[in-house]
Amino acid sequence: MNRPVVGREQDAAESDRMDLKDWRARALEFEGEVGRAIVGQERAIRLLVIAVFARGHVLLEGDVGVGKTTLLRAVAHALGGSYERVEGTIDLMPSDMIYYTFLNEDGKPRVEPGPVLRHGSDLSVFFFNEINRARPQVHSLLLRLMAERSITAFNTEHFFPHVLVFADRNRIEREETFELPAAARDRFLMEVSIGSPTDDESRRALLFETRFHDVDQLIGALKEGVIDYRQINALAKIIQSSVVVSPAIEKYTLDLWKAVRDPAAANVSIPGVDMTRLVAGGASPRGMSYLIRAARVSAWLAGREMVVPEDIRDIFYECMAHRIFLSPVYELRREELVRSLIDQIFASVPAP
Ligand SMILES: Nc1ncnc2c1ncn2[C@@H]1O[C@H](COP(=O)(O)OP(=O)(O)OP(=O)(O)O)[C@@H](O)[C@H]1O
Repeated sequence: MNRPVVGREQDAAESDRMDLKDWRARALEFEGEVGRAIVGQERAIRLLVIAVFARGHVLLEGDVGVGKTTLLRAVAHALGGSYERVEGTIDLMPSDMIYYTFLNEDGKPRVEPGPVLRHGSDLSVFFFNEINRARPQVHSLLLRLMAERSITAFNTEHFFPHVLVFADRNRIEREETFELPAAARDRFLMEVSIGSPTDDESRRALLFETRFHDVDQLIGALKEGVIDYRQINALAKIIQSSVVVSPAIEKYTLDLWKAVRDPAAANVSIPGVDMTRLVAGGASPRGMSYLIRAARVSAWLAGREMVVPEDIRDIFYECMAHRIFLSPVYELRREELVRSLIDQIFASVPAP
């Protein structure tokens, strides 16, 4: 089979062209390199790799000190682009993301680019920590950055074609927080949970292997630019147009979608739950199309040229859970109920 070829985004030199199989080998090398810095997070790393090649932004969920920053710095390093981290605080203003002012040594006011503008179009990983501590005005700026990969500043439109936004929501200290609006949440491809490793060997390594105690050294030891971040947009398009979704998988996905929107009509039940009231909304068309985008990448990473039901099921929870709205009465049991809902849907919707 003659596979499509991909060159650099701007300079498609013949020598740089590779087919999808070679790209897959590089993607797996990229995954392996990130895995050298992070222990016990194989699934989270795979999901992030899927997001990178699906060009989707990611919400991160997890405690403090579980390696989120290390993981994202490793991703940026292995992609070769720039990394930036911003802390969400209640007094953070949108302008703080764009520029900062100070007096120079001569006492004259100076304006310098802030975290978003500083790296120009090289920005590849933008980590917004505790995003729900920032005000809605900041969320809107982020929404624009995510949706259009551009912002307007100083009367100029700045483009960030390679940027992926990763945002962490602080779920524990909820006071003084602003929940992300649904429109912003829906623009994230997936929400990935990062936990503490549970196996003894990973825990032992984290505590006693000194390389895990110095993040700069840990990241510096990784191979830089295993995959060129400037080539991924073009590659992502080729993956999407090459990996096949059969009519049977199309029907399966549509049936799953129907069941999420109206579980009662699909005969899905959870003991003690009124299925006619459980789901209040969500599961947008954007969300479902992101799911398919991610499933195609998942199939490609597994060495297949077509999507199988497992590709859909494997990433369904991470792609859909953050965009399913429950009735307020069920919201407190959200995690448990959304998991059961998805499990029950898989059990009742026949797979091809
Ligand atoms: N799974 C892990 N693999 C590798 N290193 C880890 C892991 N979990 C924690 N660490 C180590 O713990 C320290 C803290 O990690 P890091 O700063 O990345 O966490 P974080 O989740 O971003 O924390 P915070 O939310 O407080 O910023 C680092 O030295 C890091 O190397």
